[in-house]
This record gives sequence, structure tokens and C-alpha cells, in this order.
Amino acid sequence: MINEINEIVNNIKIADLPELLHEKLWEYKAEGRANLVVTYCGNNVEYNGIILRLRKITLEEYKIQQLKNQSIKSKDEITANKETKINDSVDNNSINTEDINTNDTNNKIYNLIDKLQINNILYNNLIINNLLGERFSGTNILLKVNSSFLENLNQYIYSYRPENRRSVDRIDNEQYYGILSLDYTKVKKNQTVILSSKETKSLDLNALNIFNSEFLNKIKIQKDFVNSNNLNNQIKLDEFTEQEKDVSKSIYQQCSSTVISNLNTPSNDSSILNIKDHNHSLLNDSNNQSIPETHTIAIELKPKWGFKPNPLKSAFTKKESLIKYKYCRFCLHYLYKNKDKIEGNPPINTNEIHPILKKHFCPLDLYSKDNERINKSINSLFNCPGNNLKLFINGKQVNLKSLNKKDESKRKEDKKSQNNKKIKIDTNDNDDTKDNKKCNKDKDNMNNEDLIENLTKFFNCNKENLKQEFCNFFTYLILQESELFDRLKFHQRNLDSLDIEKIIQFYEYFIHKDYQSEDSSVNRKEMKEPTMEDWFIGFNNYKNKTRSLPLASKYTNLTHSGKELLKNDIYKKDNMLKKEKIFTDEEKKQHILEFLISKTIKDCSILIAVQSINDDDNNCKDGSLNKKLSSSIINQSNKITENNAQASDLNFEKENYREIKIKSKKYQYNIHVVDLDSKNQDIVECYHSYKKCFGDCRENECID
Ligand SMILES: O=P(O)(O)O[C@@H]1[C@@H](OP(=O)(O)O)[C@H](OP(=O)(O)O)[C@H](O)[C@H](OP(=O)(O)O)[C@H]1OP(=O)(O)O
Ligand SMILES: Nc1ncnc2c1ncn2[C@@H]1O[C@H](COP(=O)(O)OP(=O)(O)OP(=O)(O)O)[C@@H](O)[C@H]1O
Repeated sequence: MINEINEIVNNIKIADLPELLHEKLWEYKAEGRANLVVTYCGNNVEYNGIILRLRKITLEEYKIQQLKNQSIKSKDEITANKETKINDSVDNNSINTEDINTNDTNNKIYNLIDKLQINNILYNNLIINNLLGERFSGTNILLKVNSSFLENLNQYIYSYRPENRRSVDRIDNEQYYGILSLDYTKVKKNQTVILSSKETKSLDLNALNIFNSEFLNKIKIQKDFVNSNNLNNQIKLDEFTEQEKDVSKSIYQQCSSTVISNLNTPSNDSSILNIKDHNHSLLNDSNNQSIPETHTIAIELKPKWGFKPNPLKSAFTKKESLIKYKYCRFCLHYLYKNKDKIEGNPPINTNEIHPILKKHFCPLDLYSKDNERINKSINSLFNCPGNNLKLFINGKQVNLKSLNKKDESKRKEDKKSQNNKKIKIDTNDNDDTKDNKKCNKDKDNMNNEDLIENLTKFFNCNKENLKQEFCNFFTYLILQESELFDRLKFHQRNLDSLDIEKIIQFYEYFIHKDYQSEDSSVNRKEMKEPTMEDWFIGFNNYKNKTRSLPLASKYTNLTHSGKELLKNDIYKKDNMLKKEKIFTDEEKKQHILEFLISKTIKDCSILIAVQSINDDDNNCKDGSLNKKLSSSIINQSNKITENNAQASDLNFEKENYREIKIKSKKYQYNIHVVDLDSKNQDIVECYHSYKKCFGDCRENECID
């Protein structure tokens, strides 16, 4: 094993900042099923605008964890009493930490949760950034945490958490690292600068043990300091297969603090990659560049699926299944999730579509690039945000539902008449089951009037026009950023080329095969989760496939360069038209992997933070701000043009700051994509269960 390979993960930094480990320095921000996010609220301006993302565990898992810890403790006590060492036969599974690098003098430990976090960062850097563009990704740093901080924080934020979440899970006290990132509900001019004065360490790849040793052993690195100012690493590629070359290039490109240069330029020795060091900076906006926090509004969109599966390319043959192709998967899923409500309250006229299904959000509208349809989709989300639209004002989440509240007297009247009818149909269905049913104090703190005042001021409109203005505003912004939506749609579709119907067959095939294999455990009902190396190889196969597709260079950071095509390209034929029997095991695995990556980008969230640049600022004193901003736009657009002109795997537009003029008012904004974690294989089975429910789930067909 070669130590220098640690440079691969140099870009992932670990910060040890004990001064941050006090619960009162953090405020609850938001959470999903797997992670909880808190935002820094202390006085140290250096940490302004920082968030901490922590893994959660279910309360059941927590109980098991407690029991295990107790049993370990009592075992330790018994052992101590007997003055003997812990017996080797102690069940390893009962200890949730792995001291992987015992020789390490710092006694570095990554436990299973940390590995998951780290794998997710790597997965983001290596795969997702290539699909969506680095511009949207931001920076992550691992922050060392400890169990007493996590326990205190868990208690401290308890009352701010939504009931539906806190009743089932909590922060996992056993993680050693949380992820520090920037708060993307705030506008920053510079997203990629650092905790410059802070000491950080890099990850230890050996200790992480995420790459197969055979793979690593093939990599030989020679360090060669060409001159004292410039570090050039040279990597011998002779012993790589073509596929491994491709993978290792990606690893170095994305993970290391070094930039691979001259990849395609024949040098003295064409089998050597030149790697130049470049200045590295981490998190935190450099404070001089941050923008005052006033009047920032942000929305979080969970856009879900942007395409309709194509029956010709899917395994479907059954006639009754064809109805599925009238609708997108989100809408079918919506029907599935609301089945009980719909069946419990059927419409009087059975031929009529249920009110719940009448005007709900359809993602295909959001992805459509059509002004009217996007507007319609935001309108539906505004009326019924469910889990797909969140609103933040100055970084604080507010309850969108309250915007839909009618004035009090009208509301009482309506309630009365509803009670009389004894029918209760809740079209804001998800709101009751998801995060909007909250006891989030912050939300309650901003009363409806304040909220409306804030928004009307921001949109420069009156109360009556607010919804329309909100929808128009974000329609415009989404159109402006349609490339991101195009990219999501492009990769969601191409990574899910066979549809779940086929993927489940492949998945079951492997499970069945495992049952039959002699050395597998009889009870095994799951496929082995992909290793980091599997992800890289799978992604590279996909990358090569997409190169031949129309629009590939537009929607990826990949070139058409034939030089990098794999020799053993498994995509020589159009797999979609193949019959099952001619899919090799390798191809089946590849399709499952692609399906999982596709799931990640079907489940991400887009955060758009906007701030108005008021006229005073535009005409300020010496006009400096105005000049600065205009020049930054010019630079930005120049950079984009340049990058497009020399499109290459190596050039990304990282900075995210944009300006926009809407109704002659100037705004500045950032856009980021979050929640890009890898998905587990068992999701295949889960997802397949949704297919059992399909029927008419909208008034009209979804239009792809
Ligand atoms: O399966 P879906 O489409 O309901 O998506 C799940 C999300 O539900 P929703 O978007 O509200 O419908 C679900 O969102 P919530 O936690 O309900 O906010 C998660 O994002 C879940 O991902 P993971 O299991 O935490 O990795 C998501 O699950 P997977 O993407 O892992 O299937
Ligand atoms: N960098 C960030 N800046 C601001 N808010 C953030 C950031 N990252 C996450 N959040 C907020 O925290 C919420 C939960 O984070 P995240 O989506 O990563 O959790 P999750 O458990 O993985 O979600 P899901 O259940 O949807 O998979 C997000 O929906 C978003 O509102």
C-alpha cells in the first residue's frame, strides 16, 4: 500500500475546532430523513454563514446502540476485574467504531457513520459534480465532534424539530465527524474560500480503507519535485488497465489538491500524468466578500423526476401497465402516497378525478422550460408545498402554508361550513405528514403579517399580488437556470434507461444467485453495497456511454474525446433494446449502479438564495458597489464563454454568484444543489413496491 495515495482525498479536510462544540452556538435549521442541519449563531464573524450537517439514527437504533454500549461497558468492567484482556471472541458488530489505523500515532478513527459521510463527500466530488457541474456543489469540511456535544445539541434543538421527525429519530451521538458547509439559503459572493486561519488535516485514505487493495497496489506514485516552488507529481500509468486509468484520473482530478494537466497532450512520456499543485482553500466566505444579510429570501425546491419513462425502452409488455406511461413517476407516487386519503373520501361522482389529484405539482412542468408551465408548477407548490418547496427568510425557514391562510374571520366561516358538510378533504396533504406540521418555534415567531410584509417588500408588490409575483419571480429565475434542470433531467433519464421493472429483475437475479452460491450465507437477502471503487468504475462506464449521446457535452462536464473511451466499452450496442438473456452480469451490475446514481439526482434539493440590490446600493457613494457587481458579471460571463469554448473535463465554473434584473429591480443570487448522498441497493426493492399502485393520478397526462 502506498502512502502517497492519500493525496487523492486531500481535498477533504478535517477541522478540529473545539470552540464550535457548544450547543448554544447552533440553531436548528432543517432536516431530512437521514440528516439534520444546524446553523452557526455565535458571535465569531469567522463562522458566519456556516452550517453543520449531522447524521441521524432512528430511536430504535439509538436504543440498540445504548444497549450495546452498556454491554460493552459491563464486559469491560468484568474484564477489568479479572485483570484480563478482552477476549478476541467479542462480537465485532457490537462495537460501532473501527480503529482502522492502529499504527497511527494520532490514533485516527473513522467509524462506520464517518465512513458513510466521507464516502458521500467523495461520491459528490467524483461523480455528482461531473454530472451537474461543480458550480452548484459548494465545499464541505469534516468537523470533529464528540458525543457530549452531540447529546447536548440533540436536547437543545429538540423543541425546534418537527414532531414527525423528532418522534422517530435523533442525532447520532456516535459520529466523530459532522460536515461543515456554507448556508446556501444566504447569498455569498464567494463560495469557495476558507477557514484560512484554521489548521486543517487531510483524510487518511489508508485508514479509510475504501479502495480495494488490489486496485491501490497497482498505482505507483513517484514524487518528483521539479523545482522548489512547484510540486509536480508523476504517476506511472503502465500498470493500469484502461478502465483504471480513467478512474484514477477522475480521482486525482476531483479529489486531490492537485490539478491534472495535459491529460491529452503527449509529453515526453505519454504514460505519465503531470500533476500540479494549486492553492487550496476551504470553506467560509472571506468576510470582506460577504453580502449583508438583510432581505434575503431563499427557496428550496425538491424537483424530483424530470422525465417520463419510455415504454419502448422499458421491460413493460403488460397491457395494464401502459397507463403508467401517461403519467410521470412523481405523480404516480403521489397517488400511491395519498391512496388512503383518496379511498377514504372518494368523490361523489366516481368518474370524477379526486380533488387531491386535481391541481397538484407535476415536476415535468417545472422542468419544461416553458414559462407558463413553470409558473403553474410554482403556483401548485405555493398552494401545496408538501415536501417539494421550502421558503427561508434571512436564513430562517418559514411556514409557507401560513401564506395561504385566509384572513381569520373568513377562515372561521369556512371551517364552520366545512364542519357542516362533514367532509374534510385536505389538499395540502403532504403538509400534514411532513415538515410543515411542526412545532418549530422560529416559524411561529414570524407571524403571518410579518411574513407577508417581508415578502411584499421584497417583491415590491401588494398583498393581493404576492402569490403571482412570487411565482413570476421564481419562474424567471428557473428559466435563467434551465441548464441545471436540463442536466438533472438528462442524467436522471439516461441513468435510468431500463426502468425499475428491469432493474428489479437484475437485482433479484443477483440475490437468487447468491442463494445458490456455496459460500454465501443462507439468510442473505441483500446485494452487497457498491464500494467506492464500484461507483467510480460504474460512473466511468456511464460517462463513456453518454459521450456518444446528443447533448452530452452540453449537459455534462465531459468531452466527446475519443481518446478516453474505454477499450472494453460495454456500451457498444444499445443495451435498451437487448433481451434480458443477453445482459451479462457485468452489464446488469452496471445498470443497477446507474439506477442508484439516478436515484440520487432524483432526490436532490435545489437551494436558490436571492437578495435585492437596493437602489441606494446601486447609486452608492462612489458607485463602487455598482462597479464591482457589474464587473463581476462581466468576468463571470467571460469565464463561461471561455470555458465553453475550450470545454474540457478540467474546466468548471465554480463560482456561483449571479445577478439578475426583474421588473427593473436588481437582485443577486446563488444556486446550490444539496442532498446528493449515494443510495443503498435495497432502495431497488423499496421503489419497486410503488409500482403496485397506478391509475389515473391527474386530470391530464403529464407532458414530458
Ligand atoms: O422515495 P421517494 O421518492 O419518496 O423519496 C424519498 C424522500 O421522500 P419525498 O421526496 O418526500 O417523497 C425522502 O424525503 P423526506 O425525508 O421525506 O423529506 C428522502 O429524501 C428519501 O431519501 P433517503 O432515504 O433519506 O436517502 C427519499 O427516498 P429515496 O430517494 O431514497 O427513495
Ligand atoms: N448547505 C446548506 N445550506 C442551507 N440549508 C441546508 C444545507 N444543506 C441542507 N440544508 C437544509 O437541511 C435540509 C436537510 O438536509 P439534507 O437534505 O441533506 O438531509 P437528508 O436527510 O439527506 O434529506 P432527505 O431526507 O431529503 O434525503 C435540507 O432540506 C435543507 O433545507
